[in-house]
Amino acid sequence: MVYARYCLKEKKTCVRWVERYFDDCLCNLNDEVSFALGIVSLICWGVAEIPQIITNFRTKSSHGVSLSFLLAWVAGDIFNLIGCLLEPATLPTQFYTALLYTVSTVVLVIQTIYYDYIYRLCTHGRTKICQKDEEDEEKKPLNPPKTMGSAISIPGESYKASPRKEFYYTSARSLAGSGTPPLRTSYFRVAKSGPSAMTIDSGSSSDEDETMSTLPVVTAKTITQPRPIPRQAGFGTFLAASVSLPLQAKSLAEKYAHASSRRLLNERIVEHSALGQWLGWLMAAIYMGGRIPQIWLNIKRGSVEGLNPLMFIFALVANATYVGSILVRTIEWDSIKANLPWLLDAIVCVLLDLFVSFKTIYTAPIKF
Ligand SMILES: NC(=[NH2+])NCCC[C@H](N)C(=O)O
Repeated sequence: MVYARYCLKEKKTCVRWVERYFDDCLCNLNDEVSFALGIVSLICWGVAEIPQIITNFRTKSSHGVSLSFLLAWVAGDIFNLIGCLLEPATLPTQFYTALLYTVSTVVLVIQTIYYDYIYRLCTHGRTKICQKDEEDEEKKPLNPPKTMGSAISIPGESYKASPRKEFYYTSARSLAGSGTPPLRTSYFRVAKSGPSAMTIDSGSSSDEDETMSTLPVVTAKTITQPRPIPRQAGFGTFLAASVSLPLQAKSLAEKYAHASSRRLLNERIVEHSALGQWLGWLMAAIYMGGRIPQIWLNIKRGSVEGLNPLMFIFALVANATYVGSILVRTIEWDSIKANLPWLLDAIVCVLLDLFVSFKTIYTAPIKF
């Protein structure tokens, strides 16, 4: 094993648990300090987004944090993960840190979308509709009686023979058609309901009755033209990709173990990956640019209310220790060069976070 040889050269044996669980070899003080810094970075990233998640939960809103900033994080995270897998000069703690913050950011993104779109719509004038639709959906028999269909008639109005001329509250399905997701309905369902709703209108009058007994009442006015795929479908796809990411973690980790088996970092004979480097630079550009929407949002609102400063403080410490973990391990140009995108990104983010944190602390007291 490469590391064993390296450790033999250093007249030391590797730290077993580190070798076993992190696939890393610590044979001198530099290695140990580098690993410790990497672990501090990992822990800081592990907790960094929790304060913001709690703030959002408490305020039932995510207005303080920019969704574009979070989406940029997730996009950067994907390139980061693949870049770490491909570039042998990156440390194992870099990969595990990337895995950890990808998961926590996906949670924060889901929460942000929920409070920004679903929760807000349902609490602003549509609460009753959402709740009623929800209840109705749950109570509705699979094959409802012909007379009632699945629409919700206005209370007090008697049901007439011609259901099409009746007035109804907007049903959950037509809400989906209008691009407004009903409460606790996933974006996947919204996206799915679009095409199926389009087909309803095409039926002839003879089979309409049949259709009406099993499907919600959809008048020609509600859906006449094929509609473009709703914007939420894009979110659905994005979420599907994001959520499936942790599921692939095992195979990624296996691939990582494979990649690091050819890692000769400690012996300074490193086979660099051009693709890994490209992905690293792409990641750095996305991460650095990703701060702009957040800073812009703060400036536009003239306040940082709703934004938990602890997130940026933890990110700051995490980025600083991340840089430390790389530099303490080795300052040989070959290794620094290969790690340049990761180093540059973390340094620039430290500077940007100093700006955001100081502004946040200056304008608002820390609330947890
Ligand atoms: N999802 C995340 N938290 N990703 C970490 C991003 C790391 C990057 N250096 C930054 O601070 O922007």
